Amino acid sequence: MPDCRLYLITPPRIDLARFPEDLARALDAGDVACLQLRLKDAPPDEVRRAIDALRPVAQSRDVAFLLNDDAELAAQTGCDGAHLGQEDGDHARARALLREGMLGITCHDSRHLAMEAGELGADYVAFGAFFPTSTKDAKHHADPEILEWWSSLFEIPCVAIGGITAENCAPLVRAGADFLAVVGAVWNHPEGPAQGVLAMNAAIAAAA
Ligand SMILES: Cc1ncc(COP(=O)(O)OP(=O)(O)O)c(N)n1
Ligand SMILES: Cc1nc(C(=O)O)sc1CCOP(=O)(O)O
Ligand SMILES: [Mg+2]
Repeated sequence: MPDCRLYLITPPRIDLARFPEDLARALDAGDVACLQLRLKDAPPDEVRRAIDALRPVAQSRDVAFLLNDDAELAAQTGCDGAHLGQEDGDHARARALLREGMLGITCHDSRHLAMEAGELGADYVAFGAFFPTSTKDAKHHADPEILEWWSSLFEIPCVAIGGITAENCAPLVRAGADFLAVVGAVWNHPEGPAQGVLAMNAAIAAAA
């Protein structure tokens, strides 16, 4: 297995009547280290329903299930952890709430934010956006050099995110990314999400 692995994030909107099956097929297609549930505009009860439906799909396949934005809800609902941005509440409080659970923190293109995240006990730091993305209005641009710098100095894993595809990911793998986080490369793959997972796995293996 390559050192770098795929970190899958859900599409921004999902239909719970069919998405659990789509997700199962994608996860069964290849290697996925973790799944982040990211439903930015959904009300809390919808997020809870999505957690209930999707958490078992991921965890039964040994894929860690992380919740975006809300460490408290993650801790209450049996998620394996949470991913928080710089505006998603108090990171130290989240660290305490999650106990042994995983905490990932967005650090944009900032060495300073990444060192702060590491000091407070983040399980990974995330840098991005590395490429243009249509999934969100990314305000920061990161260069692969920050992955080289981080991985040469620190043991805490780093995640690369933002516009990553099978075609453009090689420099990020070579720069030391431990995980590549993607939305569009899998869910918008022209041959479907299972092929998207396989294409990312193959590209990571070829770059490593
Ligand atoms: C793995 C990973 N990295 C970065 C982000 C972005 O988090 P954030 O800056 O809080 O932005 P939103 O995702 O909340 O729009 C992420 N979700 N996952
Ligand atoms: C959720 C998210 N955060 C980013 C950041 O730069 O922090 S970029 C991004 C979108 C990732 O989706 P795609 O793989 O489709 O580009
Ligand atoms: Mg956030």
